[in-house]
Amino acid sequence: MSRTRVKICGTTSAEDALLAQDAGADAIGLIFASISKRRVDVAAARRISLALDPSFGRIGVFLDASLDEVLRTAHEARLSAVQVHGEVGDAFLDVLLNFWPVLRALRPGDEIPTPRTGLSLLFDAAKPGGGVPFDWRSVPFPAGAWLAGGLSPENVCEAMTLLRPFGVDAVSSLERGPGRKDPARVRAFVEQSRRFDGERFLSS
Ligand SMILES: O=C(O)c1ccccc1NCC(=O)[C@H](O)[C@H](O)COP(=O)(O)O
Repeated sequence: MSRTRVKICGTTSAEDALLAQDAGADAIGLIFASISKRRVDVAAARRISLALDPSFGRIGVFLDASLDEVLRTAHEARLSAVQVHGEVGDAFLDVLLNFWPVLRALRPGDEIPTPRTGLSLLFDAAKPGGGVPFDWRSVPFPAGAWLAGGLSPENVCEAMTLLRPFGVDAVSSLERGPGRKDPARVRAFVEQSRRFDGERFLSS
């Protein structure tokens, strides 16, 4: 089993993006949802993307956005993949997958889309970015899916033991203010996630 991927979401500055990269994460999330207190505009997202190593993931996060908005933003902000929340139908996913790898965000109880090449699932709490975990035992958790929702340095090991996600993703627990990362907590989250070797936890 390969090591669990780590995404640091809600990054709003190049400084915080480089912090995530240097801490050993695999990707940042750049949030374009208008309701978010961590929203970035396209110009800022592009500057952040271009400051990073080419191999480091830049995942754009969208909530109920139109296909046109997702496609245009992903190109202009130099994203490597897109994460879609909200009402997203099969036809929407089919078109999007012609252009970008897609993380489809699901709430507990949502219908699971048909598997497709380039499509990954991310299980999140009902309120994205809310910092509150859902009941991890309440969902059938498919192999290869990502986990988000209230994850923190304190609980990520427990979540990984239970669900064995392909990747983990957090934002609220890693901030010292909206859209501003707490460096020590970002490093601690990556460190705790890396303790899992696929079978068991290595001592800290
Ligand atoms: O974080 C937000 O503000 C947000 C707003 C609207 C749509 C998505 C949003 N975040 C998406 C993420 O991928 C978060 O990392 C995920 O929901 C977990 O957040 P948290 O529970 O705060 O760790």
